[in-house]
Amino acid sequence: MSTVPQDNIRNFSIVAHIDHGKSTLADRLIQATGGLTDREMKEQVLDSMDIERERGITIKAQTVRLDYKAKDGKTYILNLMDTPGHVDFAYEVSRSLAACEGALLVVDASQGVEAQTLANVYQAIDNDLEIVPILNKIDLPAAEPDRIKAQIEEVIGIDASDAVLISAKTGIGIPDVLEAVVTRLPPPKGDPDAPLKALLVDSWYDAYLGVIVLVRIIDGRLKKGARIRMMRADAVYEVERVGYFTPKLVPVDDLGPGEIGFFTGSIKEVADTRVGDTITDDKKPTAEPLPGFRPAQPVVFCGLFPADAAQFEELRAAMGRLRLNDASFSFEMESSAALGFGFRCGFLGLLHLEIIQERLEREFNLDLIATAPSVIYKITLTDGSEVELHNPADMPDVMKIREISEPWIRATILTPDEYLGAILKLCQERRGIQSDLSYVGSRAMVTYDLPLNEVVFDFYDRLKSISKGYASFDYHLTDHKPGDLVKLQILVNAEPVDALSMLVHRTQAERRGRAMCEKLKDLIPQHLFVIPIQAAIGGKIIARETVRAMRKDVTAKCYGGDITRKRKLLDKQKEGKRKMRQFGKVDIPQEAFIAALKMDD
Ligand SMILES: Nc1nc2c(ncn2[C@@H]2O[C@H](COP(=O)(O)OP(=O)(O)OP(=O)(O)O)[C@@H](O)[C@H]2O)c(=O)[nH]1
Repeated sequence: MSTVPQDNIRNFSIVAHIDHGKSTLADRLIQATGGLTDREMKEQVLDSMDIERERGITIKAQTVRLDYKAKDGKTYILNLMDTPGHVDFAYEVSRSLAACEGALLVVDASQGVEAQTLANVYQAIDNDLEIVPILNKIDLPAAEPDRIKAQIEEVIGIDASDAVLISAKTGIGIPDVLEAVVTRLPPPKGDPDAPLKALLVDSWYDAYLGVIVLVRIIDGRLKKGARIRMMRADAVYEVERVGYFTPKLVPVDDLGPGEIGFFTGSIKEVADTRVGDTITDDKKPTAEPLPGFRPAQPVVFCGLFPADAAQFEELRAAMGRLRLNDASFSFEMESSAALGFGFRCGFLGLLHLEIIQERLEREFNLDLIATAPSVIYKITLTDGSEVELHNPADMPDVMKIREISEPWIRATILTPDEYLGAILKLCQERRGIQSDLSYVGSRAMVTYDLPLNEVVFDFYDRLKSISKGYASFDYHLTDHKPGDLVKLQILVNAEPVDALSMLVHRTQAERRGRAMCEKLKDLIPQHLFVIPIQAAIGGKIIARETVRAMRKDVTAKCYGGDITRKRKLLDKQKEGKRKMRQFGKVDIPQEAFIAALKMDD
């Protein structure tokens, strides 16, 4: 039996704005405590998936257990929970924080407090965590630790006088971080003699071990061979393996109060486990379950279709595989007149959508067509009933609609003052309603209420480009509000293309319609005939462009006899063909579907 005194345990997360150095710090802590030898220490151990590594973002919360011999001569067990930094995955931050007593708040000393610093630290405060401010990147000449300390005190309202100054990159200050964890964060306080009570923090599928469940023990002990009950799911399992990660998997016989580790049992699917559920002893259950979490709800939907219809079954299997480890990704079969069979998929946000699409294409070698992303609309019909609309193609007859409501968000944007004007203009154009404007040092902090549908396409990209990357952004959903929404249809060669239709606000319809037609005109290659491209609301055409006809022989352009040039042109044409879909008589290239939706304003 492992008997770890709770006084020697510290459970903590690292919270930060994206790119402020959370993963680099986590790796340093693992390295400094010898969790991995130098040879095993690959860059950014905690970001395990390839795509995460390439994009430099952390998606799945992971936990490692570190042994640390402190200056007081005692050995401590430090459980470090990594948390994702992007708004799409905010719910994963909240569930990791619920399993900890403390948080390290990492702020880039050259940049200062950003939108997600605030969002994440407020979550930590809401969870009653003890917070240790850490100023990272002090190796940079632009670092201004004193100014940033003052900013943390002013904006967040926590004491930053003894913030730890570090460079996660060079290693400066790492021993101070470890000491701060031990001396400044409280130990867990569970009752070892009470019935088992554990929080289900996360679960994922492993090819060798099956479903692995990550738990934080609150009271009692989780033992190998025990029969446990998942209280909300109302399911009983026998515990087969118990252990923890260093990040290597280390089996033990049991876990006691305050410990974070995993178990496996005969659990078939990740879907059988509910994050936030309470795990207890089947025979001797705890009286009160833990409060639990709200499940993560998909907020953005789009259709994913195989570019080659023969890949439909492969796509279904690949999606099933991805869902094993990502319960927040949902899909159901859909058929479209233009695209054939595919799936309607739900995501936590646009980044989540892009990551899933990329993984399907890369890991499973599929060629996909994604339709316009859509939010969830609530439609009240004239008979008083209410329906949820995930797909503009399913919109009921307008005569039967009494009211359409759309989801709204509350967005917080932090920006250097010089970009404020352009940002306010952008929010205004996207139907935003300003609710607050204040200053954080020399930077403006503005709060806007915005319709989610105006944000999903390209708001973040636009914000980044008009602020040269300096503005930061965070949001959460607030409620549904009625809006004057209409269905914008795109007709190519007089045929409606469902995959390009979307709901838009009436005031935006013309601008969007025109922009879509202009984009498509450039994206659709010339054919042997003239192709009209039209945008319409109901039967009314609001914009029109034309793709002119071309001459048949593409090589005719290459006057003279340069054979390599001819070959190149033909190859290019062939490549283009592979990625096209036929709509009636017209070939539309795959990238048109997403590209057409990105507005340049
Ligand atoms: N100069 C300097 N660069 C650093 C330091 N710490 C991290 N970086 C760099 O900052 C960038 C972001 O670091 P990450 O650790 O990936 O940031 P993160 O906060 O984990 O980002 P997400 O995982 O995407 O949330 C990387 O290019 C790091 O090499 C530091 O102390 N000094």
